[in-house]
Amino acid sequence: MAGVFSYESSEIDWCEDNYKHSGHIVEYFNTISSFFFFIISPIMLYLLHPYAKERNLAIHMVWTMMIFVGLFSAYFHMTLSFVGQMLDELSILWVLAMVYVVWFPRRLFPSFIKDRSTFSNLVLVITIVSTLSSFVKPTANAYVLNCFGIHMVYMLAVEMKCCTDQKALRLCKVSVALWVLAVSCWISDRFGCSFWQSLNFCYLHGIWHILIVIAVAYGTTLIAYLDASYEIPYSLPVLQYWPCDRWAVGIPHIVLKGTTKTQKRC
Ligand SMILES: CCCCCCCC/C=C\CCCCCCCC(=O)N[C@@H](CO)[C@H](O)/C=C/CCCCCCCCCCCCC
Ligand SMILES: [Ca+2]
Ligand SMILES: [Zn+2]
Repeated sequence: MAGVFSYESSEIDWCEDNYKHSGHIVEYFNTISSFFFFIISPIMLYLLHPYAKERNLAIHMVWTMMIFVGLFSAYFHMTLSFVGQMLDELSILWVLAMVYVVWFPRRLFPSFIKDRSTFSNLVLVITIVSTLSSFVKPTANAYVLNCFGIHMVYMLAVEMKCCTDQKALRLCKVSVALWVLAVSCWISDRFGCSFWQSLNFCYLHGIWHILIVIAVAYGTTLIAYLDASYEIPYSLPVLQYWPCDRWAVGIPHIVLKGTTKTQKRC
């Protein structure tokens, strides 16, 4: 039993050299880069708060759970233990489930599902089954998770098909480009390690951590904006960039220009 906690008990070993910078941390840069989740998550909780307050506070679960993804990712790369691997992958699975529960568009529900609470129960059952199945062939988990990621990008493309809002279109292009870049780093680290070792550059998995957290920040803002436009249109959601809306780069967030539902009734 203790074996599953022991260093390097996972079947997975990323390209970065082990114990290069510390005798206690197996993959140093991969561990350090996981801390990006701790920087981005509180910022996203803060930026999404006005929208979450108006729509549903359960939305905050997504970025709260992302803090745990960062924590488990750091633990996994620090130890490369089997327990670390499972915590890392299962925390991602549950965040993905949460994203489906809070943001999956109502009009795209399968015809036999009438409301979001039935949809949430279905997602819960699928997530529990996937959690149990993840122990059957743990090396396959990461590929399955990436397939869920592809499905999310596909759903986003379906949602954006009729969109004419230039700011939303731009945010979509940047998010998808970041995601493609992130996944390319992940695949390249997995399958092209000998090439990167010959260049003495084995940091692609750490770069994936940084790019994917930014892609998810951009992607969740966009999906939240689309959700607000459909579900709480009276709040007049607008996309803006922080710190300056006119700059080409910045952190996107939603500003609600309208009155709240309660104020409207008064
Ligand atoms: C439509 C846009 C909605 C965006 C919602 C995205 C929800 C993402 C939920 C979790 C993503 C966290 C991924 C971080 C992983 C960090 C830990 C890690 O590196 N783990 C690896 C081992 O160290 C493991 O091998 C990785 C497995 C693959 C995870 C795949 C996650 C899919 C992410 C999908 C992101 C979509 C972004 C779309 C932007 C347009
Ligand atoms: Ca390694
Ligand atoms: Zn990782």
